[in-house]
Formats: sequence, structure tokens, C-alpha cells
Amino acid sequence: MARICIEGGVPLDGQVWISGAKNAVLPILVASILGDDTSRISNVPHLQDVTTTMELLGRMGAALGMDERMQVEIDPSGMCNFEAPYDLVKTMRASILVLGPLVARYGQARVSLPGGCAIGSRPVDLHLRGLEQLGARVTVRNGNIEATADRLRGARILLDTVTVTGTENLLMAATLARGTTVIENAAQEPEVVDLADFLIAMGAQIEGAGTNTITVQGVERLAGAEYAVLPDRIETGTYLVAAAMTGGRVRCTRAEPRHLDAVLDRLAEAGGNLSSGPDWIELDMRGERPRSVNLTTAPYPAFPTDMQAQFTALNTVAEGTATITETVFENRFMHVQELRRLGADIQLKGNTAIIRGVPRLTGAPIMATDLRASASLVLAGLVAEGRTLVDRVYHIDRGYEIIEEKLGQLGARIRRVGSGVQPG
Ligand SMILES: CC(=O)N[C@H]1[C@@H](OP(=O)(O)OP(=O)(O)OC[C@H]2O[C@@H](n3ccc(=O)[nH]c3=O)[C@H](O)[C@@H]2O)O[C@H](CO)[C@@H](O)[C@@H]1O
Ligand SMILES: C=C(OP(=O)(O)O)C(=O)O
Repeated sequence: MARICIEGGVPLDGQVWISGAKNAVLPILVASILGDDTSRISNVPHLQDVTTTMELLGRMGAALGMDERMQVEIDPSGMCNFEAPYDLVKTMRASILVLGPLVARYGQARVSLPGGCAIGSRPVDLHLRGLEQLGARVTVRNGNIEATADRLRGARILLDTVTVTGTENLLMAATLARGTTVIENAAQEPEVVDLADFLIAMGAQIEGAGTNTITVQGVERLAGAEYAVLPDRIETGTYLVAAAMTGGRVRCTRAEPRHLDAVLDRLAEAGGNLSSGPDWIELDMRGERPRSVNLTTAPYPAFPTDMQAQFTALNTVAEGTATITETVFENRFMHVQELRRLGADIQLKGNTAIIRGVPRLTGAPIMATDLRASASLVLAGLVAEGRTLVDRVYHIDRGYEIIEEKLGQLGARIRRVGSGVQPG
């Protein structure tokens, strides 16, 4: 199985381009099946989750291609199989995103119920309840969600908890419902806005995306559209943390700094010197050790849970003691045990980690448990003395495009060893 091998101790220096956002491209690819004709999506990152989504859509009968400009084309006219089977759902929870579009456009869906995962139990009750409010008949049988509908009808849906993919599923379903849907306590993440913008390009009538109330006026049909996916704010944040931890300087290009306010505030607190333009952002640490930063995760625009593990890693080598509280997922500290193997001083108390910065970490073999945990381990490996070997890197390939090449361009001594694919 593939592993990432890092010889730590090099301050990063240089420029790295940011890929299209994983959490935007997945719903956008899926939303294309709502249309009557072909959609063309650009700035698509080469990620395992994108491959899985394309496989899922392909098995449903969508015709997929890539043109000379590396745009992904999806022609949904041959859709004939309305199922997301367990073998794909278990490798990518975001498969649940097909549920809303399938019911809305094709009147039927069978989607394997996603189980819990390393970071929490992650139920989908709000997706199902919202679809029922839109008039779908939903049952859970033999581990599958089965939903049918004639034509969905608009409704007022109040989400008890802010849910990103829940908001996206209901937003997609509402575009083809008869009448008006109002989603309250909607997720405000930039990826929700990107999906809404794509749906609008397809002909949907949506207002309020990016606020906590989204209003959708259902239409009779949607067309295909051309669309470029927004840059990945979590990948951007990860490279900026890498600069901060190593005392280096990294400029992220093809980025969107406006989506990173909460992360940039913490990086400035850590001592990072930040500068930015419309599509780039740079952090220069000028050889300094970072200062510890406290944070609490919460839905956008607050500090993102998907950056928590990376800041946990940063605090392990920072000056001072930090407190990190995770409020979104109940079990998102799996990286702590592994960081301790590198010499980190972290105490866990419920959903809070207390991290006392140490002057140095020391390399060791460690194991990735989930996507952002893997990123935090790679970051720690960049500053650890000697060799760090990160196992189970298939987690990182779900969300980071050619991470070892990008870090290598910044001067890191990093390489992938062995080969292999994610176990089924
Ligand atoms: C593909 C994608 O976009 N993934 C992101 C999405 O995941 P995802 O959309 O799965 O996460 P949610 O926003 O739904 O989860 C937020 C919280 O709501 C709870 N919940 C959610 C749905 C539901 O029906 N019932 C319920 O109780 C979850 O257990 C969790 O505690 O948002 C997360 C929170 O920003 C990010 O970490 C993930 O990277
Ligand atoms: C938790 C994440 O992704 P997913 O929802 O796809 O598991 C993530 O991107 O950090």
C-alpha cells in the first residue's frame, strides 16, 4: 500500500497553485444529472472522490467525457439506473448527494445508507426529512434509502442543524419541484453558493444562497451549463499552515482569499505575515516559530472543522499552549494519537484538545485515519526531525491533488513509496 515518506526540517519556500474545491465539484458533478442536456465543468481537481463520483454517474447511465481543455462533460440523457450502491457509498459519503436529484428528476432513487465514519456518526436524517417535506416517499430497507415521487412540491424546510450536503441535496431537489421552497437554517458555505450558481446557470431560480435562508422557485426543466469550480479553500489553508509551521514562505495562486477569513485571522495570530491579491494569498513566517492559537470549529463563516486537524498540528510546535474545541463532529481528533507518536503534547478532554507546543517533533511511522487527519500528519512530518512515514494515504488522495508533488515544488523532501488503491 502507498505511503508518504517525509524527511522533515525544510522551511517551505515558493508558489503552489490551488485546485478546484472537492466539496464544490462533487455536488456540481451530481447536479448535472438534473439537466436535459450536456454540462461542461472545468477546474475539476484530480481526486479519488471525483473518480468515484464519475464512476457513480457512469453506472447510472450518464455519458462522461473530457474535452481538449480538460473539461469534464456529463450527458445525462442516457440515465437508466437510479442507484448508488454500497461499494461506492462506503468509500465516499458524498454519494448521498445523488438522492435529491434522482428523486426530483427521475422520480426514484435507491442509495445505500452511509454508515458512520472515523470522524463521527454523520446521520442523514435531515436530508430524508426534507425530501419527505417536498413530497417524496422515503423508506430505509436492507441498508438502502429508497425514495420515490411523482413531482416534488415546494415546501418550507427548517433544518434543525446546519448541514452542508443536506442543504445541497434539498436545494437540488427543490429546483424541479412545483412551487416555492424555502430552506431555513441553510448552510452558508462557499461550496453551497458555488452549487447554487451552477444550478442558476442551468436555469434554476434560486435566491439567498450564502445566507441562512435559501428560496427556490421550482422550474419545469433545467438545461446543461458550462461552469468553472471555485478554488479549494481547505487546500489553500493547508498550504498556508505548512508555511507557518516550517517558518517558510508560501504563495497560493489561483486561490480565493475571501473564503478564508476565519483561517487567516488565526494564521495572523500565529505570527504569519499575510498578503493577498484577487486570486492569490501569501504567508511569510520569516523563519519565526509560530505562536499557539485557540479556536472553536463551527459552520461557515466561523472556523471550518476541515482545518481543525491542520491547526492541531501547527499548535504542536507553536510557542505556548492552545485550546481547540471541535463542535461539528463528535470524533474528529483521531490524529491526536498519531501526533503524540511524533512527540506532541496533547491532552484530550471531551471535544477539546489542549496542546502544549514543544520545540521539536521527531519522525516516526504513523497512520492516517481520515482525510484531514492525514493532512495534519503530513504537516507534522514536514517539521519533525528525521523520517516520518505516513501510512494509509488513500485518505489524503480523496481530497488533495498531487500533494507530494506540490509540497516537493515548495522544497519539502517528500515522496510517495509503494503503490496501491483504497481497499474496498
Ligand atoms: C462533501 C462535503 O461537502 N463534505 C463536507 C460537509 O460534510 P457533511 O455535509 O456530511 O456535513 P454536515 O454539514 O451535514 O454535518 C454537520 C453536522 O450535522 C450533523 N447532521 C448532518 C446531517 C443530518 O441529516 N443530520 C445531522 O445530524 C452531522 O452529524 C454533523 O454533526 O460539511 C462538513 C462540515 O462543514 C465538512 O466537514 C465536510 O468536508
Ligand atoms: C470530511 C470531509 O469530507 P467528506 O464529507 O467527503 O468525508 C473533508 O473534506 O474534510
